[in-house]
Amino acid sequence: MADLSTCVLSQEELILELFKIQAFKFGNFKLKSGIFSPAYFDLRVIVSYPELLPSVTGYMWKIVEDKNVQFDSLCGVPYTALPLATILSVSHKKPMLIRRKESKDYGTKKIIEGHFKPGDTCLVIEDVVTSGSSILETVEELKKEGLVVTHAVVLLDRGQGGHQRLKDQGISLHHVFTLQQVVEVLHKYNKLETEMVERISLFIQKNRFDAKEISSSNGAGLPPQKQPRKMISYSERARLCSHPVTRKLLTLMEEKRTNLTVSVDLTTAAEIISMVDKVGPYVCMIKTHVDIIEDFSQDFISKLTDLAVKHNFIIFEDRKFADIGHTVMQQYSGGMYRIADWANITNAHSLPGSGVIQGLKQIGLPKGRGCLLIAEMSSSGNLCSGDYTKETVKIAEGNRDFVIGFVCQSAISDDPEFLHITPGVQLSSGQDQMGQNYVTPREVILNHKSDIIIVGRGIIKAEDPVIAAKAYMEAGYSAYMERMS
Ligand SMILES: O=c1ccn([C@@H]2O[C@H](COP(=O)(O)O)[C@@H](O)[C@H]2O)c(=O)[nH]1
Repeated sequence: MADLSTCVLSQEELILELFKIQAFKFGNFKLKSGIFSPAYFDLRVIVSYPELLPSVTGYMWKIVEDKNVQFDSLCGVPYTALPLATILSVSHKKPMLIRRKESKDYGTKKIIEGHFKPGDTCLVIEDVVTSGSSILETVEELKKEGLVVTHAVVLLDRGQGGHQRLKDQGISLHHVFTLQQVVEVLHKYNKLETEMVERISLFIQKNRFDAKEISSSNGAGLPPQKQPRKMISYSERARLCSHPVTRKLLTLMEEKRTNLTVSVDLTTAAEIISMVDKVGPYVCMIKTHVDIIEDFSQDFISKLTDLAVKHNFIIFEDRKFADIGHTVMQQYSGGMYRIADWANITNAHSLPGSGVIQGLKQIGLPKGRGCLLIAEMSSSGNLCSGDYTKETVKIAEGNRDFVIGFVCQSAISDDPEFLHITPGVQLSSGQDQMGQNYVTPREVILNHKSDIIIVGRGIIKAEDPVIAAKAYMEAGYSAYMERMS
């Protein structure tokens, strides 16, 4: 039998092994608090790797010894820490207590199982700490039984304020690793790119849990940004996002101080190019409907893409794909428009199910393109609402590598990586003769918490489109500034 009381691997080796078994995951993960994190630690898999357990528990015990922590019994926070607590108990001959998550509705109905006396001291064992809420839940139950808890040992402290919060409750938290240390080791051994290291460091900085804020909330705890996407600036979100188009778009929005997209719904190439050159300085995106252009040509595309460089904007072809995966692949890559070759962003209805995204992704992903899902519409009587919208968000969440956000009427996801882009915008609210509904830029950005306004006729049919574009740009961006203040 392996010696369970010693560390078999060095700390760096243990981090690399935990990475190998996918206990450390990098991408975009929803935490218990509801916020999204670029890093996630999932130690549940450890039970399948008995050869790693002695190192994990060995380092936890080393801390107990180094800090000279004295206790009568130990208790793991259910469930992941239970095997860790069991190994520590057996190898160091310390009695263990088990905290049930729910009491049984028969027998003794106990929450804390095991033998103890009121006044006994108990050491709490946990796998990972973010806000400290899970440890505090266990401590509360132990205290109800008269046990005294002043120390907790954790394998990974995410460094987001849990340490201070526990300290405020009289509990000293001792960790084996911090998330920052883990990230540095993985970077040193080329397992993590510099960009991800920066994203994680920024995330830790921006998402520290404030003890006072948590104690006045629901116990799960909320980070400083209670509404993550809505309250983070465009430039900060750019740094949090992994998709290159989202990063570029959010960065240029802050640089150009605009959240305006102009929908250039004109029907000749010359008219469109002339309009784009005029409004280009005031927009973050130009939206097209190429299938309404009478004289579409590759020359039009090269002029449009040149203007995108000249004025620094993103091109969004509002194609609204809505067919099976195989067909949309052909529609996106081929035909006379070859949309995937020049549009940074296109969009799709979620109506056909996730197959539409699978098809588009096969073409768009290798080209670094992004896709928006149409989750809501601005037209009266449209069917995109309720469960349809919720399912659309789920499809997006399952395809984060390609889906970068939504065409919608108001915020439908708190994930800072997802853009919310809203059409049906004019300087005064109202309706056109065919049921298109309009709301103001302020309403969209400030009240509906969207990111970007789409304006078509309000600008292209204005007497002076440049003056109109400036007015919309000013209205949209000042609403964003107001939201941030
Ligand atoms: O729900 C939706 C989705 C897309 N659109 C498109 O946006 C513009 C709006 O033009 P306006 O002239 O400002 O009404 C247009 O290209 C639509 O196809 C939308 O309006 N609503």
